[in-house]
Amino acid sequence: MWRRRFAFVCSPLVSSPKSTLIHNQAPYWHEHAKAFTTGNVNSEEGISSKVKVPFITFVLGLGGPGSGKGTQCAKIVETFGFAHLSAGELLRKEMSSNSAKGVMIRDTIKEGKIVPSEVTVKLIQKAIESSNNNKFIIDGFPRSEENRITFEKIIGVEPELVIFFDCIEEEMVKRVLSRNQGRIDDNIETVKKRLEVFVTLSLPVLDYYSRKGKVRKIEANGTVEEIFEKVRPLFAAEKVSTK
Ligand SMILES: Nc1ncnc2c1ncn2[C@@H]1O[C@H](COP(=O)(O)OP(=O)(O)O)[C@@H](O)[C@H]1O
Ligand SMILES: O=c1ccn([C@@H]2O[C@H](COP(=O)(O)OP(=O)(O)O)[C@@H](O)[C@H]2O)c(=O)[nH]1
Ligand SMILES: [Mg+2]
Repeated sequence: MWRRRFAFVCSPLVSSPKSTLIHNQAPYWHEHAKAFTTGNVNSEEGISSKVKVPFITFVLGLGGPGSGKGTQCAKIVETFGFAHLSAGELLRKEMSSNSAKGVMIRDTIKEGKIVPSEVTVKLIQKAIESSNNNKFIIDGFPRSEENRITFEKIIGVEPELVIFFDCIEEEMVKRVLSRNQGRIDDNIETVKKRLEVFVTLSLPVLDYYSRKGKVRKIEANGTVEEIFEKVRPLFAAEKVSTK
Protein backbone atom coordinates (compact mmCIF):
# COMPACT_ATOMS: atom_id res chain seq x y z
CA MET A 1 0.00 0.00 0.00
CA TRP A 2 2.78 2.40 0.77
CA ARG A 3 3.85 2.24 -2.84
CA ARG A 4 0.67 3.93 -3.85
CA ARG A 5 -0.14 6.09 -0.89
CA PHE A 6 2.29 8.36 0.77
CA ALA A 7 3.03 11.98 1.33
CA PHE A 8 3.85 13.71 4.47
CA VAL A 9 3.89 17.16 5.92
CA CYS A 10 4.82 18.02 9.39
CA SER A 11 3.80 20.92 11.45
CA PRO A 12 4.73 22.73 14.62
CA LEU A 13 8.03 21.66 15.98
CA VAL A 14 7.61 23.89 18.93
CA SER A 15 4.33 25.59 19.46
CA SER A 16 4.74 26.25 23.10
CA PRO A 17 7.83 27.45 24.86
CA LYS A 18 6.87 25.31 27.81
CA SER A 19 5.88 22.04 26.32
CA THR A 20 8.11 20.98 23.52
CA LEU A 21 11.53 22.53 23.64
CA ILE A 22 13.73 19.54 24.07
CA HIS A 23 15.71 19.68 27.25
CA ASN A 24 19.48 19.64 26.88
CA GLN A 25 19.09 19.57 23.15
CA ALA A 26 18.72 23.14 22.06
CA PRO A 27 22.15 24.54 21.38
CA TYR A 28 20.91 26.43 18.35
CA TRP A 29 18.04 28.15 20.11
CA HIS A 30 20.16 28.89 23.13
CA GLU A 31 22.65 30.71 20.94
CA HIS A 32 20.18 32.41 18.67
CA ALA A 33 17.14 32.87 20.84
CA LYS A 34 17.27 36.65 20.49
CA ALA A 35 16.45 36.42 16.84
CA PHE A 36 13.18 34.69 17.60
CA THR A 37 11.99 36.24 20.80
CA THR A 38 8.31 36.92 21.16
CA GLY A 39 8.26 38.02 24.73
CA ASN A 40 8.03 34.60 26.31
CA VAL A 41 10.60 34.50 29.03
CA ASN A 42 11.17 31.03 30.32
CA SER A 43 13.27 30.07 33.25
CA GLU A 44 11.74 26.61 33.68
CA GLU A 45 13.81 25.10 30.90
CA GLY A 46 17.06 25.91 32.63
CA ILE A 47 17.64 28.86 30.33
CA SER A 48 18.82 32.14 31.69
CA SER A 49 15.87 34.31 32.57
CA LYS A 50 17.45 37.02 30.45
CA VAL A 51 17.20 34.87 27.36
CA LYS A 52 13.75 34.81 25.86
CA VAL A 53 12.57 31.49 24.56
CA PRO A 54 11.41 31.64 20.97
CA PHE A 55 7.76 30.90 20.44
CA ILE A 56 8.08 28.93 17.31
CA THR A 57 5.83 26.69 15.32
CA PHE A 58 7.38 24.40 12.78
CA VAL A 59 5.50 22.64 10.07
CA LEU A 60 7.52 20.06 8.24
CA GLY A 61 6.36 19.00 4.83
CA LEU A 62 7.31 15.53 3.74
CA GLY A 63 5.88 13.34 1.08
CA GLY A 64 6.48 11.67 -2.20
CA PRO A 65 7.44 13.77 -5.20
CA GLY A 66 4.31 15.43 -6.56
CA SER A 67 2.19 14.75 -3.51
CA GLY A 68 1.48 18.49 -3.33
CA LYS A 69 3.68 19.51 -0.42
CA GLY A 70 4.81 22.75 -2.02
CA THR A 71 1.31 23.66 -3.17
CA GLN A 72 -0.32 23.02 0.19
CA CYS A 73 2.51 24.68 2.11
CA ALA A 74 2.02 27.80 0.01
CA LYS A 75 -1.65 27.83 0.99
CA ILE A 76 -0.78 27.33 4.65
CA VAL A 77 1.62 30.26 4.40
CA GLU A 78 -0.98 32.44 2.74
CA THR A 79 -3.72 31.52 5.19
CA PHE A 80 -1.89 31.21 8.48
CA GLY A 81 1.18 33.41 8.02
CA PHE A 82 3.88 30.81 8.27
CA ALA A 83 7.27 31.26 6.64
CA HIS A 84 7.73 28.61 3.97
CA LEU A 85 11.06 26.85 4.02
CA SER A 86 11.36 24.39 1.17
CA ALA A 87 14.47 22.29 1.66
CA GLY A 88 14.47 21.46 -2.05
CA GLU A 89 14.27 25.16 -3.00
CA LEU A 90 17.09 26.06 -0.66
CA LEU A 91 19.21 23.31 -2.20
CA ARG A 92 18.32 24.37 -5.74
CA LYS A 93 19.41 27.92 -4.96
CA GLU A 94 22.66 26.65 -3.53
CA MET A 95 23.32 24.37 -6.49
CA SER A 96 23.09 27.22 -8.94
CA SER A 97 26.56 28.27 -7.83
CA ASN A 98 29.37 26.48 -9.58
CA SER A 99 31.15 25.73 -6.33
CA ALA A 100 32.13 22.16 -5.46
CA LYS A 101 29.21 22.10 -3.07
CA GLY A 102 26.84 23.30 -5.79
CA VAL A 103 28.02 20.57 -8.14
CA MET A 104 27.63 17.93 -5.43
CA ILE A 105 24.06 19.09 -4.74
CA ARG A 106 23.21 19.05 -8.42
CA ASP A 107 24.55 15.50 -8.87
CA THR A 108 22.69 14.29 -5.79
CA ILE A 109 19.37 15.83 -6.86
CA LYS A 110 19.75 14.48 -10.39
CA GLU A 111 20.22 11.02 -8.92
CA GLY A 112 17.19 11.48 -6.68
CA LYS A 113 19.34 10.91 -3.64
CA ILE A 114 19.53 12.85 -0.39
CA VAL A 115 22.04 15.63 0.09
CA PRO A 116 24.23 15.23 3.21
CA SER A 117 22.26 16.30 6.25
CA GLU A 118 24.66 18.96 7.47
CA VAL A 119 24.41 20.85 4.19
CA THR A 120 20.60 20.95 4.26
CA VAL A 121 20.30 21.67 7.96
CA LYS A 122 22.72 24.59 7.67
CA LEU A 123 20.67 26.07 4.83
CA ILE A 124 17.49 25.70 6.88
CA GLN A 125 19.22 27.21 9.89
CA LYS A 126 20.36 30.21 7.84
CA ALA A 127 16.86 30.70 6.45
CA ILE A 128 15.34 30.60 9.93
CA GLU A 129 17.92 33.06 11.21
CA SER A 130 17.26 35.54 8.47
CA SER A 131 13.50 35.43 8.94
CA ASN A 132 11.47 37.66 11.21
CA ASN A 133 8.71 35.10 11.41
CA ASN A 134 8.23 32.82 14.40
CA LYS A 135 6.29 30.11 12.59
CA PHE A 136 7.89 28.00 9.93
CA ILE A 137 6.60 25.37 7.63
CA ILE A 138 9.45 23.18 6.48
CA ASP A 139 8.52 21.48 3.26
CA GLY A 140 10.31 18.34 2.12
CA PHE A 141 12.47 17.76 5.16
CA PRO A 142 13.51 15.58 7.01
CA ARG A 143 13.82 13.01 4.28
CA SER A 144 15.67 10.43 6.30
CA GLU A 145 16.20 9.45 9.90
CA GLU A 146 19.71 10.84 9.59
CA ASN A 147 18.25 14.17 8.41
CA ARG A 148 15.91 14.21 11.36
CA ILE A 149 18.57 13.38 13.92
CA THR A 150 20.97 15.99 12.51
CA PHE A 151 18.24 18.63 12.52
CA GLU A 152 17.30 17.91 16.11
CA LYS A 153 20.93 17.93 17.14
CA ILE A 154 21.79 21.22 15.46
CA ILE A 155 18.50 23.09 15.79
CA GLY A 156 17.43 21.46 19.02
CA VAL A 157 13.71 21.15 18.49
CA GLU A 158 11.34 18.56 17.15
CA PRO A 159 7.99 18.81 15.42
CA GLU A 160 4.79 18.81 17.34
CA LEU A 161 2.67 17.77 14.41
CA VAL A 162 3.38 16.07 11.12
CA ILE A 163 0.95 16.28 8.23
CA PHE A 164 1.23 13.36 5.88
CA PHE A 165 -0.03 13.99 2.32
CA ASP A 166 -1.16 10.60 1.23
CA CYS A 167 -1.29 10.52 -2.56
CA ILE A 168 -1.38 7.63 -5.00
CA GLU A 169 1.83 7.00 -6.88
CA GLU A 170 0.25 7.25 -10.31
CA GLU A 171 -1.06 10.74 -9.51
CA MET A 172 2.27 11.86 -8.08
CA VAL A 173 4.14 10.75 -11.19
CA LYS A 174 1.60 12.47 -13.42
CA ARG A 175 1.92 15.73 -11.48
CA VAL A 176 5.72 15.68 -11.45
CA LEU A 177 5.96 14.99 -15.16
CA SER A 178 3.68 17.91 -15.93
CA ARG A 179 5.16 20.30 -13.35
CA ASN A 180 7.04 22.13 -16.05
CA GLN A 181 9.47 24.03 -13.85
CA GLY A 182 12.56 22.90 -15.72
CA ARG A 183 13.82 20.83 -12.81
CA ILE A 184 16.61 18.35 -13.49
CA ASP A 185 14.83 15.72 -11.40
CA ASP A 186 11.39 15.94 -12.98
CA ASN A 187 11.87 13.09 -15.41
CA ILE A 188 10.65 9.53 -15.19
CA GLU A 189 14.05 7.97 -14.38
CA THR A 190 14.74 10.29 -11.46
CA VAL A 191 11.15 10.14 -10.24
CA LYS A 192 11.35 6.34 -9.96
CA LYS A 193 14.52 6.70 -7.90
CA ARG A 194 12.94 9.37 -5.73
CA LEU A 195 9.96 7.16 -5.03
CA GLU A 196 12.31 4.38 -3.93
CA VAL A 197 14.27 6.78 -1.76
CA PHE A 198 11.05 8.02 -0.22
CA VAL A 199 9.99 4.51 0.70
CA THR A 200 13.37 3.40 1.96
CA LEU A 201 14.59 6.50 3.76
CA SER A 202 11.66 8.85 4.32
CA LEU A 203 8.96 6.45 5.48
CA PRO A 204 10.99 5.54 8.58
CA VAL A 205 10.80 9.22 9.54
CA LEU A 206 7.05 9.05 9.20
CA ASP A 207 7.03 5.92 11.35
CA TYR A 208 9.08 7.68 13.97
CA TYR A 209 6.68 10.60 14.20
CA SER A 210 3.67 8.29 14.04
CA ARG A 211 4.89 6.50 17.11
CA LYS A 212 4.99 9.86 18.83
CA GLY A 213 1.39 10.54 17.82
CA LYS A 214 2.36 13.53 15.70
CA VAL A 215 1.24 12.46 12.26
CA ARG A 216 -1.99 13.61 10.66
CA LYS A 217 -2.65 11.89 7.36
CA ILE A 218 -4.29 13.91 4.62
CA GLU A 219 -5.71 12.11 1.63
CA ALA A 220 -4.10 14.14 -1.16
CA ASN A 221 -5.61 12.93 -4.42
CA GLY A 222 -8.31 15.54 -4.96
CA THR A 223 -8.15 19.12 -6.12
CA VAL A 224 -5.88 21.64 -4.42
CA GLU A 225 -8.88 23.23 -2.70
CA GLU A 226 -10.36 19.93 -1.56
CA ILE A 227 -7.07 18.96 0.00
CA PHE A 228 -6.59 22.31 1.67
CA GLU A 229 -10.02 22.04 3.28
CA LYS A 230 -8.68 18.94 5.03
CA VAL A 231 -5.46 20.68 6.02
CA ARG A 232 -7.11 23.82 7.35
CA PRO A 233 -8.68 22.25 10.46
CA LEU A 234 -5.29 21.08 11.65
CA PHE A 235 -4.27 24.69 12.03
CA ALA A 236 -7.55 25.75 13.51
CA ALA A 237 -7.08 23.25 16.29
CA GLU A 238 -6.15 24.89 19.55
CA LYS A 239 -2.97 22.96 19.97
CA VAL A 240 -1.42 24.36 16.80
CA SER A 241 -0.39 27.92 17.33
CA THR A 242 -0.88 30.21 14.37
CA LYS A 243 -0.49 33.40 16.36
N1 LIG B 1 -4.23 18.57 -5.87
C1 LIG B 1 -3.60 18.76 -7.02
N2 LIG B 1 -4.16 18.40 -8.18
C2 LIG B 1 -3.51 18.58 -9.36
N3 LIG B 1 -2.28 19.10 -9.47
C3 LIG B 1 -1.66 19.47 -8.34
C4 LIG B 1 -2.27 19.31 -7.05
N4 LIG B 1 -1.41 19.75 -6.11
C5 LIG B 1 -0.32 20.16 -6.77
N5 LIG B 1 -0.46 20.00 -8.10
C6 LIG B 1 0.52 20.29 -9.15
O1 LIG B 1 1.39 19.15 -9.19
C7 LIG B 1 2.74 19.54 -9.29
C8 LIG B 1 3.49 19.03 -8.06
O2 LIG B 1 3.01 19.73 -6.91
P1 LIG B 1 3.99 20.22 -5.77
O3 LIG B 1 3.21 21.05 -4.82
O4 LIG B 1 5.18 20.85 -6.41
O5 LIG B 1 4.37 18.82 -5.10
P2 LIG B 1 5.59 18.39 -4.22
O6 LIG B 1 6.16 19.62 -3.59
O7 LIG B 1 5.05 17.43 -3.21
O8 LIG B 1 6.55 17.73 -5.17
C9 LIG B 1 2.74 21.04 -9.47
O9 LIG B 1 2.79 21.34 -10.83
C10 LIG B 1 1.40 21.47 -8.84
O10 LIG B 1 0.91 22.65 -9.45
O1 LIG C 1 15.90 17.71 2.67
C1 LIG C 1 16.09 17.54 1.47
C2 LIG C 1 15.20 18.03 0.49
C3 LIG C 1 15.47 17.79 -0.83
N1 LIG C 1 16.58 17.12 -1.20
C4 LIG C 1 16.89 16.88 -2.61
O2 LIG C 1 16.14 17.75 -3.43
C5 LIG C 1 15.29 17.01 -4.30
C6 LIG C 1 14.02 17.79 -4.55
O3 LIG C 1 13.37 18.01 -3.32
P1 LIG C 1 11.96 18.77 -3.28
O4 LIG C 1 11.45 18.71 -1.90
O5 LIG C 1 12.10 20.11 -3.90
O6 LIG C 1 11.10 17.87 -4.26
P2 LIG C 1 9.55 17.56 -4.25
O7 LIG C 1 9.35 16.31 -3.45
O8 LIG C 1 8.87 18.73 -3.66
O9 LIG C 1 9.21 17.35 -5.69
C7 LIG C 1 15.12 15.67 -3.59
O10 LIG C 1 14.74 14.63 -4.47
C8 LIG C 1 16.52 15.47 -3.04
O11 LIG C 1 17.41 15.06 -4.04
C9 LIG C 1 17.45 16.64 -0.25
O12 LIG C 1 18.46 16.02 -0.58
N2 LIG C 1 17.19 16.87 1.06
MG1 LIG D 1 8.05 20.46 -3.55
